[in-house]
Amino acid sequence: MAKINIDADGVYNDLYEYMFTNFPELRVYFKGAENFTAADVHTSERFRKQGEHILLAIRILVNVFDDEITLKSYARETVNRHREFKLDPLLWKAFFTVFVGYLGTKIKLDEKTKKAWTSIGKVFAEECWRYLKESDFSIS
Ligand code: HEM
Repeated sequence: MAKINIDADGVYNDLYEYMFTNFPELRVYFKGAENFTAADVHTSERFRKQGEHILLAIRILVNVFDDEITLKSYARETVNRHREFKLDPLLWKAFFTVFVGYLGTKIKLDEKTKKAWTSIGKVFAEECWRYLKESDFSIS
């Protein structure tokens, strides 16, 4: 697998600044921040912490990618942690489009690296969907 660099030079708000600017429809899931602009995110302690949480989660995904049992287990854990937010299940895959878009603003991504991200997103999302079905949560 291509080496994946996801270091974001210690600034953690900017993933959500990118997300809220380019995919504003996703703000609906972030209670109290439904109308946040990138400028609001920039000065937000909540999104600094949340940025750190999610970048750590993604680093874990990358690092366990070759360990299928752990990767799938982590996908299920992520689904469980998001249950209360009632995410559209398609977002489990779409997230990686958001993330690769963000990453492209930080580092130059070659085709091999983009493909590697697509593979991670596919395995991750397919396990999320399988688990959602198995645990009888709605998936359309
Ligand atoms: C577009 C897809 C996603 C949406 C809309 C979403 C939404 C959310 C929301 C609303 C929260 C609560 C934070 C807050 O309101 O301040 C949250 C927390 C979190 N999300 Fe996501 N999420 C998405 C994808 C992911 C993915 C793919 C991962 C992991 C790889 C992830 C990892 C986390 C983590 C680690 C937290 C911190 C809370 C916890 O660990 O339980 N999220 N997410």
